[in-house]
Amino acid sequence: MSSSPMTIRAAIVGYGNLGKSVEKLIRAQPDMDLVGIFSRRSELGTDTPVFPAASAADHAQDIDVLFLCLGSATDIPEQAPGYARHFTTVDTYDNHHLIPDHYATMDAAARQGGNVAMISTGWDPGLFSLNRTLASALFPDAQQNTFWGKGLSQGHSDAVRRVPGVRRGVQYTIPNEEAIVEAKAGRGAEISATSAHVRECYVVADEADHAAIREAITTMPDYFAPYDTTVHFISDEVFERDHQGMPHGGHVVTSGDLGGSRSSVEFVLELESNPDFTAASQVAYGRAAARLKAEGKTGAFTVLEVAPYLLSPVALEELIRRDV
Ligand SMILES: NC(=O)C1=CN([C@@H]2O[C@H](COP(=O)(O)OP(=O)(O)OC[C@H]3O[C@@H](n4cnc5c(N)ncnc54)[C@H](OP(=O)(O)O)[C@@H]3O)[C@@H](O)[C@H]2O)C=CC1
Ligand SMILES: N[C@@H](CCCC(=O)C(=O)O)C(=O)O
Repeated sequence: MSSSPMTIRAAIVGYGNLGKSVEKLIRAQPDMDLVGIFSRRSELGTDTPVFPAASAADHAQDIDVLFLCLGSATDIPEQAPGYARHFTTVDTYDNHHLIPDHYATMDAAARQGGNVAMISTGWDPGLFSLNRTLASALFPDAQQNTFWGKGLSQGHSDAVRRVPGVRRGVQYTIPNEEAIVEAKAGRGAEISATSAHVRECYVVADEADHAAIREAITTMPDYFAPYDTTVHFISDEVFERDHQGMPHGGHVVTSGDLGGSRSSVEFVLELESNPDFTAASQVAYGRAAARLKAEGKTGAFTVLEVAPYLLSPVALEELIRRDV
């Protein structure tokens, strides 16, 4: 099947780190026009048209795909199904434990509206998910480990900032380097995500709130409770000086026996900017979402269900000639 050329009318909801990167990258696509940004705030300091988030449904006829650049901790569970009833959406929802629930909720909402909901794009979930499935399918008994960092997790940072009293906050994910070496050598069977990473949070807050904030973060299900998590309280000046960059990256390491020989597969990301790379994945999957919708598909899709050629602005015939 050929990917039909179409100009995709795109819009963004939520203008934080991710939203700004998506705005920049939509502008760089040959087949996308940016219609506007929906926000809960009125002043965003951009020349893209800004509309109130509450009025989004009024613009549904003008938009082929809506990029949900909202936080995963609270925004996506509360707001994403509402958007999916009116728009074909693409999100980067990253609470792995709750993705099956999110899939079911978005599937029902998207079907109700006759739309496509592309969920949990980005890199993890997203491109790492794809590589976990692809690599593990190659081995009868795969040994697989995922490592993140060292880097700034936007999802965990968003979760920190949602804790009452937190004025500014970031979270760094730090992997155990010895565990990465062990996994690459095929000795990762005993290594779990929680044993192989620690989480360091840097927070600006009033001193009176410190104890409650530390307790709320370290006991937060999914994001922090299962991990060795440390919370550091710092001043605005130190936050401003030391915590502005957002690099990240990681590895998916898979190995196994293939009837007497051992092989290993590794997918590695080194990201100078987590939001820029996450946006790159989200925008490509947004293209796929718009194309699936144009083909008459409805309901929720994960990255596992999307044919790769749908991500590319290049025609399938050219991709077969160039890349296969
Ligand atoms: N799957 C993956 O690989 C990845 C997923 N992500 C996901 O992306 C999500 C969003 O991350 P990120 O963009 O860093 O989060 P931000 O905290 O920067 O933005 C989240 C929302 O907060 C609001 N906001 C942003 N800045 C301000 C401000 N100054 N004042 C008030 N409100 C503000 C915006 O909504 P509004 O404009 O309506 O105010 C925005 O949509 C994360 O929760 C994470 O789950 C991120 C990286 C990788
Ligand atoms: N979802 C992450 C990207 C994957 C890295 C990760 O999960 C982590 O650092 O814990 C993010 O929001 O930055």
